[in-house]
Amino acid sequence: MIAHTGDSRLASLKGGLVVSCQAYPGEPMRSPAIMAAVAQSVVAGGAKGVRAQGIEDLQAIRPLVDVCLIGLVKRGADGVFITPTVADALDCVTAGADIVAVDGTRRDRPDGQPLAATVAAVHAAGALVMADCGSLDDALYSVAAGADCVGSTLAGYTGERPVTRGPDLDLLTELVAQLTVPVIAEGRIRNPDDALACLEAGSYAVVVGSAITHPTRITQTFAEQLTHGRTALSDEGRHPDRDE
Ligand SMILES: CC(=O)N[C@H](C=O)[C@@H](O)[C@H](O)[C@H](O)COP(=O)(O)O
Repeated sequence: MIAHTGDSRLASLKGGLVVSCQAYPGEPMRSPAIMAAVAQSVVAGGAKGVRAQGIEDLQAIRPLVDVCLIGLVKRGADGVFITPTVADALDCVTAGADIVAVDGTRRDRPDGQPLAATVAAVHAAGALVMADCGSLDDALYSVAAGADCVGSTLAGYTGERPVTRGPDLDLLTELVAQLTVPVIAEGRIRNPDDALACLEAGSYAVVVGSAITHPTRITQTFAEQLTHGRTALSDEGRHPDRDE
């Protein structure tokens, strides 16, 4: 399985910020038109890439931004839920994703296919694969399956790594040391200092979600600090999709 690490779409992300534009089920901003406006806004602010969830959101965003689009489909919030099947991955390509983000863990997938089958299908359709991993072993498995880059997206969410306050810099350092494909930092990056620390740890690019595009979460950090003072653990290991 050959990874396409020299691809210009991946190269366009090097050293840059990717912004994840997602609203969760039942939230007021859960609308393709709203997510498309958010995506345009983050590109205007300097994002080199946009990460988005859902076929309708991808279809709405694709014509409006000319940066690299990382697409995914979420099915639930437990087990293998990030682009879990080959069919989901191909739908993301059809909707305009340059890179498809898929679950890169060693867990069984709902369609019974190995990760390599998804990678092969996405490559055949002309797109790249970002494997969302929860550990070094996941990342090694994903690279062997042909993933073009790996993300620390699931670190802290699969039981293999602690839920760090801020990004899992130890894992990022380990991934950078062990892998030859680009390592993309993602998960619990709270501010520009965190983002820079990820690049300094050797990450190829940095994906930030909630801290930029989730107003409820951002507001909570302000409100909790005002209520409880500076010692409040307002942003420790929480995720808007499962911890509200
Ligand atoms: C674990 C999971 O479901 N992560 C999802 C992956 O697409 C998103 O809900 C996150 O917002 C994204 O990874 C960015 O992370 P953060 O919002 O912490 O900056």
